[in-house]
Amino acid sequence: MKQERAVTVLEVGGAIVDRETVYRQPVHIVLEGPSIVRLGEGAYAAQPGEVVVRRWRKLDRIAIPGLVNVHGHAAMTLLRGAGDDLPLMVWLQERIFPMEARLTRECVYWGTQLACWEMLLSGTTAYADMYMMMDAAAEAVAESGMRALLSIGLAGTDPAVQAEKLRESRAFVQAWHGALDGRIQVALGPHAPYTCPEPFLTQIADLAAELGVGIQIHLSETRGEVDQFLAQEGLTPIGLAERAGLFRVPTLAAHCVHATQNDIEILRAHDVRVAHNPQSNLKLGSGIMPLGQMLSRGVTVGLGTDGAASNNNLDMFEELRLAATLHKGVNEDATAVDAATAFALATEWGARALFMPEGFGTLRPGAPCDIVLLDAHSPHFAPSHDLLSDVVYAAGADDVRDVIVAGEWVMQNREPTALDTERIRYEARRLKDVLTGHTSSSNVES
Ligand SMILES: CSC[C@H]1O[C@@H](n2cnc3c(O)ncnc32)[C@H](O)[C@@H]1O
Ligand SMILES: [Zn+2]
Repeated sequence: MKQERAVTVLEVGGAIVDRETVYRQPVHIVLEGPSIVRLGEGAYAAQPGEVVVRRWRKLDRIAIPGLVNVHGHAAMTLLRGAGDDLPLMVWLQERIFPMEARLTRECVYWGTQLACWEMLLSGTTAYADMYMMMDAAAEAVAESGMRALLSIGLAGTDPAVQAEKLRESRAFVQAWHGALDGRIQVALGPHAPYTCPEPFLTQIADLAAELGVGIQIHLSETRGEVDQFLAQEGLTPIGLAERAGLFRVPTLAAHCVHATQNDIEILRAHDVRVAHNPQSNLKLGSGIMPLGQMLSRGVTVGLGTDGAASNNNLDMFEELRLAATLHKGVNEDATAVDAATAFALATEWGARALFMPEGFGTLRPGAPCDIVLLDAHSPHFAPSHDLLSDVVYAAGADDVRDVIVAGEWVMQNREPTALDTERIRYEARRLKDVLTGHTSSSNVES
């Protein structure tokens, strides 16, 4: 007897499947469980054995793959605007670290929920996060319905502190890696070579190899960092990370703004993924990453916002557009980072950067049903000469209406389905006082 298969049909007014395949006419997307099984132009016609159990008719929407934010510190939403117009090291040491010393578990929980709300509103379905008290972050993202690659940020020179951090990371991997049908992934998170001595980096790589997880780390973010390592070690931070054995395991390196030609070769040779964070790099005055050279040499690159305290938002539409325009300007070349490349950076290549299986970050058959629905009636799509161009160069977070992750609606008509947004806003305002050490809130906010 022929097996019946329960499917859901989503009908939309148009769709971007990946950087090469765009439908400007109505499209039907057939889902089975959390995955896309097929899609095509026009109305749905049942295939033998298919039983339609749900039908979502949304012809006033355009479907794109969920955006992937490959670098950030989610709970830093609570520190947004608390230290602007400063270079990285001054910003970290004089503003951020003193406030982070007051962080509590509830700060991380509510700060992460605030980040998830903001990311859903701007069409992000998956993100990477390196921070503290990450069990609270994991609970917060689990409730939101999003996907995340989570890491406890590791730093320290004291061997007892290092050993404790490794113990915590092991327990965190055991508790959360692969949880919720794979929605939550865990990597180890050495902060940077300037906060993790080389032997500690080697121990972290050993543990990652033993546990079968990847690593995320900040590398070569500023010229000062590179100069310091060249002077002290005769190696760039990327060269030192290689010598420490970090790249034996799948690694995601954030920034790489000052990567040399030799560094790019090291990254390529070890298949190190790179997180490009143009807005944060500009705001902190760090510089501009050589994206064109990375891509032409075959390095996998994704796009990230970095934390909300250095960006100062988590809007991947802004990042996408900035990546597409910034490199044209600095290279005086309008063909640099074309719309299709920028779109891939924010979707399919971002998913690769987060160690996700092939097909993630697309709407191709076999991909997970992580879909963002845009308002087809937005002025940004009228008229439409080129839908991919509209999404990259014209659309913005305001055009995002609905978000589906693994076949579940996590935002409908701009309302997250599982987040209590009023409570998040209240807690974020209340917790500002915990972080600043002040006791009273202004009436304007309450
Ligand atoms: C130890 S948890 C992560 C740690 O990283 C800090 N951080 C945030 N943004 C950046 C950045 O751009 N470069 C380096 N470090 C950064 C964050 O404040 C946490 O302390
Ligand atoms: Zn960062």
